[in-house]
Amino acid sequence: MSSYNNNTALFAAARRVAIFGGTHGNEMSGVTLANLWAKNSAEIQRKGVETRAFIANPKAVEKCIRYVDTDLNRAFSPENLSSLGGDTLPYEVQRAQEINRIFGPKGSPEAYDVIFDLHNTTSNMGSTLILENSKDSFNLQMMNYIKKAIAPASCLVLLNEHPHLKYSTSRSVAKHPVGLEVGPQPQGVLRSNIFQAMRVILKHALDFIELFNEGMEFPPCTVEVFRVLERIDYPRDANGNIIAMVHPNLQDCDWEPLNPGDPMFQTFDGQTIHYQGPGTVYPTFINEAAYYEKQQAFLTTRREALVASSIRKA
Ligand SMILES: CC(=O)N[C@@H](CC(=O)O)C(=O)O
Ligand SMILES: [Zn+2]
Repeated sequence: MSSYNNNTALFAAARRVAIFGGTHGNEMSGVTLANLWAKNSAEIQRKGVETRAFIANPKAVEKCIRYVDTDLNRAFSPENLSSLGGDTLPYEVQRAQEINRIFGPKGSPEAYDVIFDLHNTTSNMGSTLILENSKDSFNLQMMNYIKKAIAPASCLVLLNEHPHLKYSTSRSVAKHPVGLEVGPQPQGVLRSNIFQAMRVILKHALDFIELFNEGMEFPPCTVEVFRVLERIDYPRDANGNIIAMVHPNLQDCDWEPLNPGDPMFQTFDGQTIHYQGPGTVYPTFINEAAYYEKQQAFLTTRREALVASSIRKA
């Protein structure tokens, strides 16, 4: 990337694109779409782009579980990607190395241009695109394009560039990593509305890449994002056992403002635990099934408007 006219960012054409499904083996919309498109890729091909659909964790897909040994979507750290040990390593670490060889190496000029990583959540989040970098104007412009293309349906953007809460995702191997999280959908279940919402977003995302590669210039824009602030755990006793549930007033209210003093948890004997933070936050991933093991009841976020410079192909 370099500069033009002080403010137009130039990016190389995005010629190599991948769509990952089954980074988590029990998130069925992504698994199903990736399998479908691996068999017949006509729907995901665009002029001037090669798009490859790929099942990221086939062993977990086969068993319909999130992972076999360790969470693949946390496994792309420099330590894991460079660790020796071959087939003595946890399955997902071996798989991360393999994915890094095929689609990376992470951080190198040979890496894929864009990876879309398809996920489903048990939370009532609707369609959510996940970014890891607030400075990537290519991705921000893509978000702006998708939001406009699917209106009046909505699609929110979650920005995870938190110094401690950010994790090393499968998609992070690409130059422009894009997560797509759609819910609510139970683990191991396929819901037609969720499947369809995911499919439509991918269509617009690929259209954007085609237009970009054809030389279209995208003018500066602002994109509303929800920036990850804090992880909130369930209340627990001294032995680490959960002693309260997400409060009924908060359950299913992803992206709605949570104010200091609002109900947050309900104990088993009916007592309310209130949110005590300093100001209004926007909770998301509320009561996500996969996050019980991560000691996370929900994430708090803050609304921000990010500015994307104009972009065009170098
Ligand atoms: C429910 C779920 O798996 N969510 C994803 C979010 C992401 O892709 O960043 C994860 O925790 O890896
Ligand atoms: Zn997932």
